[in-house]
Amino acid sequence: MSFSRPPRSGAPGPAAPVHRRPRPKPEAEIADAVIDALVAVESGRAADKVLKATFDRRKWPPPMRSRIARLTLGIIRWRAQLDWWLERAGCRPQPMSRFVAALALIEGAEKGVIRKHLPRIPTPEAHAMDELVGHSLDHPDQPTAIAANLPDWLMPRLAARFGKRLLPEAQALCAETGLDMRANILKGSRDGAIAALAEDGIIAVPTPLSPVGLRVEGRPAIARSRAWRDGLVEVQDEASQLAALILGARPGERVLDFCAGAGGKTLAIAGTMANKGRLIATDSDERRLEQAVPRLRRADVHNVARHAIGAEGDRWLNRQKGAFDRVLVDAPCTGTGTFRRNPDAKWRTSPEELEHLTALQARLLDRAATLVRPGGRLVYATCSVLIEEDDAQIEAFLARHPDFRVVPVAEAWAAIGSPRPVPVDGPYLSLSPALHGTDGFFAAVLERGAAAPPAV
Ligand SMILES: C[S@@+](CC[C@H](N)C(=O)[O-])C[C@H]1O[C@@H](n2cnc3c(N)ncnc32)[C@H](O)[C@@H]1O
Repeated sequence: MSFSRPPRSGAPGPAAPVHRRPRPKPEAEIADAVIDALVAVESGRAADKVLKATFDRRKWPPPMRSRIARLTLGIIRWRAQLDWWLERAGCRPQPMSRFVAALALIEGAEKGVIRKHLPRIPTPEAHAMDELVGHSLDHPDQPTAIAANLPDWLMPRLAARFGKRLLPEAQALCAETGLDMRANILKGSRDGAIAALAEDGIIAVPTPLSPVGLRVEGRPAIARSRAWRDGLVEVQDEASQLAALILGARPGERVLDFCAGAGGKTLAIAGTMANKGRLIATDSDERRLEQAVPRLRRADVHNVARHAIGAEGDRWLNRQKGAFDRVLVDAPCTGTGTFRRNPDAKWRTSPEELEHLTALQARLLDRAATLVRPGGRLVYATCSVLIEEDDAQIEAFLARHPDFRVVPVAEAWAAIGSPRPVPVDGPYLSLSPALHGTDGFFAAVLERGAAAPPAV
């Protein structure tokens, strides 16, 4: 016997029975979401944007959401090793077969678990599953570029930077990582930020090198915490914090953040200036500069003016010659130091892009040099570990600008107020994930010679 509501007056008679398709199991929904996301990333879209769109389309329960993100990013992160295993099993690497390989090799899933995710698994993937279950990602026959999950063309360049440490460094560049934040000293202390985060169940610990850094495990929803909404914290890797702090901007100075983007380092610099003095944030991308506005407001920063500049020339800039005590050039780069956070970027960068970027970096440095007052400082930073974008760029700059000298990082380090001694040996702040637990990062501090006294 069935109980149905009587039809309302004027309504048509009993509705025909609705045959709803049974809702797919959560495992199958995860498989669909991950495979769709991988297809979108393969078509050239950025992984973080693809995942955001996936999560905007549907409110997944948090554990499903985090598994979709981890699997999608994991497959991109360890793609070279997954493909190596698939090819060995005679299966063409593509989103579905990579998904199967990831369940087996990354998650250690048994066949029954894989079949729950893919109830109608096609024959080639089923064969690959049979071959791969019980193995793990690493295998002694894998060439270095495969074991490191990096494109071939990058390997000699990374070898030039890391020498004997190539494999551990390359693997650390591609590993999963937690999340760093910076406490906003304009609004409180680092301890206060840790306590505020704890109210929302987010356990943060101080970072070792940055005096204002916080580190959390995993990827908690920081933007939902009171600490973030009230501007007590900003998401920023420890290495980026150090690059902003080593500029040594002081209250009352005139400071330029030349490639300010959405203002990550501008915010950190404003903190060291205690909101006093003039901090100008410029970028050729007006839209990115615009994204700094809510961040500046949330952080209670009052001393920043924004200025979008033409890609190569700008009349406003031409009037600023020698006008700044300090200039930061956080240059556009390959981002090889941030592959931990943006694993899809490593498959997109190319030797042609590197060539284009090194030329742009040199032009930006030359431009920025004219804006520093005699005796003032210029900090050049990249989130790259490639010598072409880092040390070699500075050496070429010094050859073109003999009026600048390198301030050894050991001397500039005091500006940071770090509880630790300078963590590098050379003249530059050259950080790596394996040695320092930060993103791969480079910063050089340069000082313009004081003007010659007037001839008498
Ligand atoms: C590494 S990002 C900056 C990140 C930013 N400083 C932060 O901490 O969030 C490099 C920036 O350089 C900008 N850029 C690229 N070409 C430029 C140019 N010719 N002049 C000024 N900025 C440029 C890009 O738009 C990008 O925002």
